[in-house]
Amino acid sequence: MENARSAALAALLHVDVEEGYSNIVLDKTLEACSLDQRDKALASAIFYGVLERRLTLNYIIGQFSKTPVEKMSPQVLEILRMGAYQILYLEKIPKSAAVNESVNLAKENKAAKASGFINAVLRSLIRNIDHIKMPDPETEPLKSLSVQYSCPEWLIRLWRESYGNDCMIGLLQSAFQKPPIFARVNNLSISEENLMKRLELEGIKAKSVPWLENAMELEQTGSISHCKSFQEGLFHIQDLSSQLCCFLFHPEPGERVMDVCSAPGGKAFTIAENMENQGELLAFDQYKGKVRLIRQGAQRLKLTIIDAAVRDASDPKTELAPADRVLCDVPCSGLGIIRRKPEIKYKSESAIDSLPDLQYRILCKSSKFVKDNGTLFYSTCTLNPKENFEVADKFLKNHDDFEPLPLHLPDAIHHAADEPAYQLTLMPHVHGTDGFFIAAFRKK
Ligand SMILES: C[S@@+](CC[C@H](N)C(=O)[O-])C[C@H]1O[C@@H](n2cnc3c(N)ncnc32)[C@H](O)[C@@H]1O
Repeated sequence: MENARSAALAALLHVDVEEGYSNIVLDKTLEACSLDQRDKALASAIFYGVLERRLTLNYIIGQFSKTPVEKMSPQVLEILRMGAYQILYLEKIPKSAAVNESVNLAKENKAAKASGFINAVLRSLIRNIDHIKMPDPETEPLKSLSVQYSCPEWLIRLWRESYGNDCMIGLLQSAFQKPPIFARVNNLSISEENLMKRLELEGIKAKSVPWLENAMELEQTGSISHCKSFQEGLFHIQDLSSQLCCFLFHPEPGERVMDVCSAPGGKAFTIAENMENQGELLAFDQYKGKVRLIRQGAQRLKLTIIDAAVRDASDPKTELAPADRVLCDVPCSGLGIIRRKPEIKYKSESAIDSLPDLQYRILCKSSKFVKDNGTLFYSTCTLNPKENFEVADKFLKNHDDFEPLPLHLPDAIHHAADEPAYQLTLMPHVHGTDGFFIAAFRKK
């Protein structure tokens, strides 16, 4: 790939056709091509912009094309979306350049036959740019929001019914915000203050998070994995929601702890650090390749108490001695991390239907491994009551050997949803974290 737009197109097609995770796909695509920093930044801006605005762009392209977008090939449609995105949202790119580059892209990418069509649609969009029609918010309120925020109607309805109108708008808007990057300081190897100095020498600005020890926000990071202090195991990247979850989990040195859905290991690393690398931390995941990631991370961070292994938390075949604390950070629909992975919002409603049963099964099976007086945590990175409070609620109703464990929140964090003290829903537009859910239980 010789230029930014070819790289963006290749990555977009990969996400469309092979359903890859956007962050991983983009990193791999950019690593494989020899673009300078400026071109990488342009490829990334177009890639994420087009993903974030997919439904809006489709709606607008549909007004200037006789062929409906559903009938277009993935290549042609992505090239059109990229062209329209540059015309509508990237002011620094001259509109004529956006058209010419789109036509060239078609010629270079087995879509030469469609180059005339692409040219015509994009030129028509430019000619009519002040007359683009959007759905009427009065007569079609849901469709209007869906097109404005590029979000499927089912998800808008779900958020409005679950969290109220204002919160739904806040969530829709937050999906377009640049996600902050947080690091968790490996306090066993370096202090916050010294890490900050090291990062500064490596060209990374960091500021500490006043309400959470060993948490810092990073700016101007570039590629973290190439950074020397990262390679030396002085920190790992972890959103504040997960860091807060580990803080509330409150593991103590010397305890026996289980993290039953652990890969890639972010929470296990923070928990082991909070345990001062003393005790036992069993870190399980269903997939061998993912367990390898936990081991690699633990090795880099020099966290020797982590014992990573393959194990199906929904159907564990072997008995284990009970633990003081068990964390179920279950697989979920990921509706809380849309600003990091915009493709998540285009999942169909039915694609996430089976998750609550799996999540409930994991929670029930894992509860068997909690000592008397021990703690059980359930967490997700989604904003969907079916996967969150309904699972937690059902668990309590069906397990009278467990009781709700009220969460003692830092002063800076308050409940944004109407929920009991043993649950916490975090929202990007309220807390500045990823969308996240925690429920805590104590074995009687
Ligand atoms: C939300 S992620 C965990 C993130 C992790 N706790 C962290 O902080 O880095 C959920 C994990 O559960 C794993 N998983 C899915 N089904 C599972 C099962 N039945 N048993 C164990 N792990 C499972 C997935 O492979 C995925 O790595």
